[in-house]
Amino acid sequence: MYAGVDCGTQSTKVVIVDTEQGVIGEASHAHRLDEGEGGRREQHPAEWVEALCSAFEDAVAQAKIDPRSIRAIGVSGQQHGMVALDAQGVPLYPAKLWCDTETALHNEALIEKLGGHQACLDTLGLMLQTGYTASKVAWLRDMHPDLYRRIDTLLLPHDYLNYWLTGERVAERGDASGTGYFDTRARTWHHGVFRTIAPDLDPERVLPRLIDSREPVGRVLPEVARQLGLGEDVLVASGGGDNMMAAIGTGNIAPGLVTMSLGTSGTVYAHADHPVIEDSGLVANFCASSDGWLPLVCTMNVTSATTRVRELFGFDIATFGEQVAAAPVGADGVMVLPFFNGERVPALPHATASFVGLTSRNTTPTNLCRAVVEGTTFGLRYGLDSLGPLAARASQVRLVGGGAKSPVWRQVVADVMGVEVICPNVTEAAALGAAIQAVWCDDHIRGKGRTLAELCDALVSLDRETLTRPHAETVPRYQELYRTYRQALAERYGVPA
Ligand SMILES: Nc1ncnc2c1ncn2[C@@H]1O[C@H](COP(=O)(O)OP(=O)(O)O)[C@@H](O)[C@H]1O
Ligand SMILES: O=C(CO)[C@@H](O)[C@H](O)COP(=O)(O)O
Repeated sequence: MYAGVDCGTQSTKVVIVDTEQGVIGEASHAHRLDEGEGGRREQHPAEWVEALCSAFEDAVAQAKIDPRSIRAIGVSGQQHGMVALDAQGVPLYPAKLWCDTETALHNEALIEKLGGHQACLDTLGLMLQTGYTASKVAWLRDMHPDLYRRIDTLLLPHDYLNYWLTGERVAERGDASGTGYFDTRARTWHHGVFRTIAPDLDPERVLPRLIDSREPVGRVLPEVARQLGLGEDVLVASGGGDNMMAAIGTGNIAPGLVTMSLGTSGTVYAHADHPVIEDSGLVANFCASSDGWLPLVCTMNVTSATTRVRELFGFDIATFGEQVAAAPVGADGVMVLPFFNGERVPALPHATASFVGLTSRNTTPTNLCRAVVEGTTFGLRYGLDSLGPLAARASQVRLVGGGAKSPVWRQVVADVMGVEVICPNVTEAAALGAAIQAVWCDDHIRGKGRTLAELCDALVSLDRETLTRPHAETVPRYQELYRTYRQALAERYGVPA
């Protein structure tokens, strides 16, 4: 038995995997998101630990297994969050998350210091975005110099959970590639860039040792094992960023497939066997948590935006879906540019959302619900287009994340992208990917030779019932609406149409 954990923005999920039967237990536990003025988005790492323990207990109960039969655990986590630990391993400040835009000015200053847009691409292989860890470190340096001076180790969310499990402070290349102080071509820390951000911190000490994605972090600590009811010597795999783990959990580990996630964020990515660095800088040249790279586009406003509108009208998820289905394609002329807390792609960290085309006739809850689903999906179409040839070759999109559970949203995605979409049987793809990586790591330690591709073939399957083909009559209508969306972006935010 193996366990996969995914610490997402809204909840932590756990799956229990039997290598013969697949997922036999699944549970999640919510955590709070601290939203403040100026784009602040923070969470306390202690809440992730609490959520992990609760979800783990529930998943084990659902699987009806003795937790002592679990051999290894893999942990996936929301990317980019800054967890700054002191020498005792205590977080000095709440984790500043991927969706925090409070550090936008620090990011702009950092890009300038590094020599501008092209210099960033040349040095790091990606363009620095506000959500990445780099500007968060610069922010702590300027806003809380007393805490900054006490930094002993800088971890990412999944590294922190690995640390809680094992006591080891290490990092894995896929997740580390999203820090902004990592050379994504050479797959290693960029000490020079780190010194630009934090001249008085020694990168050799503060940046954790890098391990490969098939290497273990260590073994679960005895006191943690007792708390979770585990046996002795349970292995902890390297884990990785949630998108890297969902790539594994959707079988996207070789070129030719596209995965799209409708989580708190929206992401769209493909596997590549070489770095993908394009001039606009919209595509993030992240490393995969297998061999290769995972060029990715992330939009910050997906279910975070739909939830905001849903809650405005007091609808539950089912009613919201009914409202979206009841409105016509194009929401009777209402369009939402859903940048409630700024946006990463297009790079508009200071933007606010706009509702466009409202009249006394079309301003209805039904239209507003549909428009926010369409607006967030247009954002992902923009991402898919930015991926270029990698995405253009794909004849199918593998859809994951909470929003993928909605049949009407799946149809909107198929129609807006003009390509068929399908969900995996296990929708918690990042947690499943982490569990698969745990099997891979355990096999490696035991000298068993199963490849990651063999494990994905055995454990990832697609849910044919979710197969959604684009409607021939709706695709051209959405192409037209997407052009209008791009025009609105150009007019309101100055983004090239
Ligand atoms: N059927 C649905 N339709 C629309 N949104 C949904 C549906 N089911 C779940 N969600 C939304 O998905 C989000 C959770 O997605 P998830 O991928 O687990 O997020 P994260 O990993 O960022 O925490 C929540 O905002 C939830 O409201
Ligand atoms: O910042 C990114 C990717 O670069 C986000 O995709 C985060 O990794 C958060 O993921 P979710 O909580 O939305 O799954």
